[in-house]
Amino acid sequence: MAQAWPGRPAPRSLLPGVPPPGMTLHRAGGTCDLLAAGVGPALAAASVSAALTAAALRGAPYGLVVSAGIAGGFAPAAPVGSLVVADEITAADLGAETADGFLPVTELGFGAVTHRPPGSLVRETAAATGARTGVVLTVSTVTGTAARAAALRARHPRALAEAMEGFGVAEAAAAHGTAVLEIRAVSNPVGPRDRAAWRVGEALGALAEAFGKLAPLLESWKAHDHE
Ligand SMILES: O=C(O)c1cccc(C(=O)CC[C@H]2O[C@@H](n3cnc4c(=O)[nH]cnc43)[C@H](O)[C@@H]2O)c1
Repeated sequence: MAQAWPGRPAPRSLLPGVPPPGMTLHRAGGTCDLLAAGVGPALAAASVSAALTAAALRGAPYGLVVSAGIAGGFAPAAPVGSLVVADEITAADLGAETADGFLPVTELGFGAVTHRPPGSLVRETAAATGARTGVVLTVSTVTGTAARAAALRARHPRALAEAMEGFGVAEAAAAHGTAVLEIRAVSNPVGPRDRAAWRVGEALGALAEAFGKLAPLLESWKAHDHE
């Protein structure tokens, strides 16, 4: 769901007496919990699904899941240090490669490749934080060449950023009938691999500042009040 931050409170188990399955859940204050969900769509989906199931069994289901972290930004739309909120969370590499190009799983007759967060929540998040709004791609392999970056943008012209968890989180949330939001701070450009260009500290700072502004909105948000 989100990355952990310094000074966090002690982890707690999902159900009394049941150790968390390879992840940590923290009470983040108010009515929010923070789950360090791991890297990649599969682990993120497993972690979020476990947390949602445990909450439902406790009789206290979550009303909203927020996937948050750092991301690569497509230039020039999402520069390093900027914030992005997803109006679409799209799996960019879930499908089949063919001689005629990439086919998403939906064209093979399976599942989904996109989830759409509630529009009003996306708009309010963007207004509160100054985040840019657009498609956030989920990839299992970090883009490392200009050619791959260009191919992704050609297939997803509204893509602002790529990260590795959003679609997994959204699939888990959808399976539980829970709304999802994805917010990312850009730590590096999408393109040729250049570790020296990463600005992880700056991005995490921007994310922390955004959550300071978002807390009242997220705590008061109720799915049934909105679309
Ligand atoms: O080794 C590399 O070249 C490399 C480049 C970018 C990111 C990584 C990571 O291992 C980061 C994983 C972590 O951060 C998110 N993230 C941040 N930037 C990107 C990106 O450009 N593409 C995909 N994911 C990114 C991701 O959601 C993970 O949580 C390594």
